[in-house]
Amino acid sequence: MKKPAWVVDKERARRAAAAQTVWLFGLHAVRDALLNPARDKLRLVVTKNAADKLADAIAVSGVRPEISDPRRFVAPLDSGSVHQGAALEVKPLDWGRVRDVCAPGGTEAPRVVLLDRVSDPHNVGAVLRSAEVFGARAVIAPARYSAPETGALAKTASGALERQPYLRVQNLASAMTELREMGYTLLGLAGEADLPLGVALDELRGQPVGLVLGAEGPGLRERTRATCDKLVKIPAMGTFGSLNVSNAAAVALYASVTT
Ligand SMILES: C[S@@+](CC[C@H](N)C(=O)[O-])C[C@H]1O[C@@H](n2cnc3c(N)ncnc32)[C@H](O)[C@@H]1O
Repeated sequence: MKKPAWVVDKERARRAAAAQTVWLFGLHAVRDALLNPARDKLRLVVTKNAADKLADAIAVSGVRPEISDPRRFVAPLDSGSVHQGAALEVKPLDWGRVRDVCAPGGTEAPRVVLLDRVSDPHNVGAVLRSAEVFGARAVIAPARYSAPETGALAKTASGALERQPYLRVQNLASAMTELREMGYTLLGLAGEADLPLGVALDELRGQPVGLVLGAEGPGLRERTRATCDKLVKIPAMGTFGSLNVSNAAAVALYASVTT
């Protein structure tokens, strides 16, 4: 059967987005990408010094490095990037579908982090790093209004971008519904909630949990709040109740794997 035009257009849009390339920079981010067999690597530009430091990873990757004069190095990057003499042009990773990546199974109680329009690449990179450290199945974010895979994000993730599934979905509420159908309880993190995170986690021992965090300024959107099972707070002792979103994610992930 012939596909309707909008399906074809969506597919074309998805293919076009997937064909876009990204410059990763910094020794950690470039090394881990070179070592990732799933990563499409297009161009490696390095100073002699960085090439020496990355020699093992370059050999494993089979990518031919272009040695650059350090003074001309900024050319392929945003001005001001702290590149440490290493830049790698890549295609974004495709981690697959929520249903496949997050399906419960095995012995551990899976954890997933959902970000509601978190747009700062440094925040998303830091969340990916914490998610990797605490063994989360995935970090899920809406494709629009959230940070895409960029060099700045990869640098903050410090290599975690290559290991931690980062799924950008068309619709966050649909992904939340899908997770709930798979048995996840969704805890919305909101500083003004009454229920402490630890109390909620106590009742969910051994069960799949999704931790839903809001954007830097506005927090959780109304629809996202309404799609959560419970709203929970990280109790604050000081006068300043609100944490940076990546710090809130790290605290919540730690609590969720130790409770
Ligand atoms: C910088 S905060 C957003 C502040 C925003 N004005 C608000 O009212 O939510 C970003 C996100 O971090 C999480 N967060 C920060 N502090 C928290 C706390 N004490 N308890 C629970 N979540 C917190 C929430 O998910 C929040 O949406």
